[in-house]
Amino acid sequence: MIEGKSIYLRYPDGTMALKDINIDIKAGEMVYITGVSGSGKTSLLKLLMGIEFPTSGLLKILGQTMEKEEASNIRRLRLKLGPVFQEFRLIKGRTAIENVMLGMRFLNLTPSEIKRASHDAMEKVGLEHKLLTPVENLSFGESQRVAIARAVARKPSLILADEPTGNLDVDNAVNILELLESFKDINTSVIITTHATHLIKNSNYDKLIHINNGNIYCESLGCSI
Ligand SMILES: Nc1ncnc2c1ncn2[C@@H]1O[C@H](COP(=O)(O)OP(=O)(O)OP(=O)(O)O)[C@@H](O)[C@H]1O
Repeated sequence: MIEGKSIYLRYPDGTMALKDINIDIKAGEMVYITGVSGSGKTSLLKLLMGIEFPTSGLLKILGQTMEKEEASNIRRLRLKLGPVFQEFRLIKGRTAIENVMLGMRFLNLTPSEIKRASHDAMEKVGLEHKLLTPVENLSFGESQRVAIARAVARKPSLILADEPTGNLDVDNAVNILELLESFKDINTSVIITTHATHLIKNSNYDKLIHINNGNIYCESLGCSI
């Protein structure tokens, strides 16, 4: 599903955010990317979302080479991705269910299919009682769940969540991680970044990628976290 060889990412100001990254993530894997603040977790996720491109090296997602020249193909690939952004990116002035439905507007689905899938996703995240609530009236944790519903309603091949536990108390954070983990199946991989390694000690992940200063320095089940 994801194949990365010797990837470097340098931002325009010269910051070398990722160095010699090698990754191999298979369909259906549950993967955590950990590391302290500033280590490069979001940068790696941005590469996987097609928001940034490797400065050098090779990255392929579902067979698609991730490079600037492939922009139109990458736009099509994005329809198969379910991103959950750190800052949620919900549209204010719209209800929770409208936000989920808007996330599906570029998929080739009928309005009633979109409605059905959005309802199902809101039910899965436990928010069927907040469908018509404007998103600005939701709590932080509820907003987080709507952002997850929007990502999973699309039935993506890859769910990518950036620090989904940020600012949540421990109980809610563990609930969110368990919720995200529950979407893993044979066709869907789930990749989550977090600096809160204490929250994932009991998690059932397949891979743990630990980043330090832009380098992967530990990748496996045996990683000590
Ligand atoms: N757009 C940018 N331009 C220049 N440097 C950047 C940019 N975005 C991130 N960086 C730098 O790249 C490095 C990695 O940042 P990144 O956001 O990937 O870290 P992170 O591990 O996700 O951190 P956090 O846990 O705080 O979100 C940091 O030194 C950061 O300052």
